[in-house]
Amino acid sequence: MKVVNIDESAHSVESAYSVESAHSATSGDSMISGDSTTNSKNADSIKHNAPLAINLQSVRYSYGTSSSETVLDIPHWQLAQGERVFLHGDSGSGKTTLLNLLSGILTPTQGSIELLGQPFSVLSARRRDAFRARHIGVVFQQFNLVPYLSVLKNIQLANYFAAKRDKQIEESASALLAKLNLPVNVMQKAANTLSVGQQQRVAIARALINQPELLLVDEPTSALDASARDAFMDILLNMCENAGASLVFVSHDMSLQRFFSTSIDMPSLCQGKGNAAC
Ligand SMILES: Nc1ncnc2c1ncn2[C@@H]1O[C@H](COP(=O)(O)OP(=O)(O)OP(=O)(O)O)[C@@H](O)[C@H]1O
Repeated sequence: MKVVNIDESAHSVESAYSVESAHSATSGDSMISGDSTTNSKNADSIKHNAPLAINLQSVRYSYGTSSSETVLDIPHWQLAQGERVFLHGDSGSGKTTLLNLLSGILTPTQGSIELLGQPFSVLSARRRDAFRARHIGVVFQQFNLVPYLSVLKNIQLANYFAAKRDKQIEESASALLAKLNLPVNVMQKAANTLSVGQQQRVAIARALINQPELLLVDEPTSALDASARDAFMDILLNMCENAGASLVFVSHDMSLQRFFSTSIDMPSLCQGKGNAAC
């Protein structure tokens, strides 16, 4: 069996994360119409000057060079630290594009993004990557686990990139996996030998290992049955609450809206000018 050294493989894997993540911006096939309800809790927190996890101002994004190809046009959006929001919208309305902007995989064509009170979208690609690794946990639709690495090494890599170097990483990973109802013996198994539901939970553990202040998740429950999905939601929300982490949870599954006190649909976030998807 080939033993992969974290330091040797880190650079190529970091690149793979970025490439795969950018690719995920093009994917998705949900078909649910957005039934928009933006309740006032979010606005109330902002009003009382809570520190901000997310602050978007005049953000536009086009995949092409022409403004007629604008897919996102968000005049402003703020999320208070510790807030958890359910973000939904039709297929193609720009949810994944928005998550890719918030995780720094894409940068706005216009406008600014501040995260955790710091300018984010103006940072160099390298600094954005470093900021993401230290402060943001991301769960992509396709999980982006490194298939041939063990579960433990996948989680260790996230810790490596964050330069936090948890000396008790094995114990921390094992505790997280236990909370996510994964048996401890999965730690040494290659990621591609796990069921899809198990991979989803490993992706969550990897996103949480560095105790991020902001967690971005894209359709994380799509592979789970109803009871596993509800249990997963309880665990995820409890973990965020205990850590005081902000959460942007993207899904087209409207049955999950009940887990959140704040819900936003893409059309209400965007002003829908020109050919913008939202
Ligand atoms: N790499 C890309 N190049 C060009 N256009 C893209 C690319 N990725 C996405 N788009 C377009 O941007 C728009 C928003 O796509 P996005 O994937 O963000 O939507 P979504 O709301 O996440 O969709 P779904 O719910 O189907 O995942 C769509 O019109 C899509 O065709």
